[in-house]
Amino acid sequence: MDGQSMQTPPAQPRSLTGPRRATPYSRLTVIGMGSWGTALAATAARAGCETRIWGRRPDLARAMAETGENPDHLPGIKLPATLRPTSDLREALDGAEAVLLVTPSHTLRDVARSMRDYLPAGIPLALCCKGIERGTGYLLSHVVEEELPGHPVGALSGPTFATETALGHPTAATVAFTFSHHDRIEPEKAPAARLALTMQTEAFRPYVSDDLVGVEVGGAVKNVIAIACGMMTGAGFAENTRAALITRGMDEMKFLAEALGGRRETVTGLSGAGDLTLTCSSTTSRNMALGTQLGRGLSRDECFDGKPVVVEGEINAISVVDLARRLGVSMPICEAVHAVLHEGAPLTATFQQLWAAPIEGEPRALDLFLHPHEGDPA
Ligand SMILES: NC(=O)C1=CN([C@@H]2O[C@H](COP(=O)(O)OP(=O)(O)OC[C@H]3O[C@@H](n4cnc5c(N)ncnc54)[C@H](OP(=O)(O)O)[C@@H]3O)[C@@H](O)[C@H]2O)C=CC1
Ligand SMILES: O=C(CO)COP(=O)(O)O
Repeated sequence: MDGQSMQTPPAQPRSLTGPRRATPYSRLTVIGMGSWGTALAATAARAGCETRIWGRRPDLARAMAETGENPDHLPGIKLPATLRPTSDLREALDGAEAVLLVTPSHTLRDVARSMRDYLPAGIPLALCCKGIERGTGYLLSHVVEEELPGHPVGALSGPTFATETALGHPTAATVAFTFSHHDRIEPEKAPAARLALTMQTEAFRPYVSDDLVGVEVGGAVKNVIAIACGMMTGAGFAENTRAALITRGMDEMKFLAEALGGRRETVTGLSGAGDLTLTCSSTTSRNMALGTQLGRGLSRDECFDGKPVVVEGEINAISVVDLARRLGVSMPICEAVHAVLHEGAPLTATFQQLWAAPIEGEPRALDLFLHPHEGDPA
């Protein structure tokens, strides 16, 4: 790997070039044959890693093997010939040195449980889905640790539209695993470093972080904020408003990350600010697209022409808001999205109320401005 982490404190050197270069994994398995799983599998295969991809439908695995494309989720994009698709979980996991988990977040617990019998202990698992579990409020890493104990668990996350990554457009992401004592002594052997190198191509740049919590919270919250941005854009609000939502949304992300033990600077990195910017800027994002359609007045059933589409922020509005309330963290934008999506609140009025809410934090600055000598010794 040729760079230091963008998201780790500069005091801890993590350059893994030269004699301390990490060894990439030679066999990787991707669990999930949707667009992102396919794009990541293609990336690993292009990087020279022997890569298998598992999907639950034999017909799709067969079609991929025969055509060299994923006709359902990434039609028209040629995949590396070395990529091996299968719907047999045992075959997929046999001999894997590391595994990427890329199914929708609400299916993760079941999928992880189904892998138990086929995975020897110690194989690193990296979450590439984004969310917080509904009901428990667990970060997805905790869900996986419960279902598959005895494995290092991390995440790969960032501003990464699947189609662009699969087409080879320059893309950067963060690979985060909590560093053990040993990882700090020999960082080149740490799963984060090895996985980052496994995935690195001329186009795909993975950066290493040890703040798994910060990375996971960024991925879960940005989807809810993207729905908010879409709602306001669809309802006719303008660019100033969207920029304000992105910035204040990033604060909500920061507060939740810190409450869970994550770091502020992670939220300003690729997996936080980077992903938030991407997702809140374009209706290529399914979350932004859902919000936009609802903002224009479509009913939920009419969105995406009635087709089923994975919109993580929709369920995660519930889990994020629930978790924030339990932790006493104020997340008014996520609350507004939750109210519109799940409590039948009127969209425009809800966002107008958000705008009219008392400004927290700033009044103190205003006080200091109006009464600059208050509290000063006489
Ligand atoms: N697409 C993107 O640009 C990015 C997506 N992500 C994240 O990746 C995750 C996966 O999304 P993505 O690849 O886009 O999804 P897609 O919409 O492209 O595909 C959904 C995938 O999930 C599978 N699936 C649905 N239900 C189940 C289930 N019960 N058990 C197992 N598999 C199931 C589908 O299988 P089938 O085909 O059989 O229906 C399909 O493979 C999400 O968390 C998303 O936020 C992260 C970064 C970028
Ligand atoms: O997470 C993504 C990009 O980083 C994909 O966003 P959507 O799920 O909103 O399409």
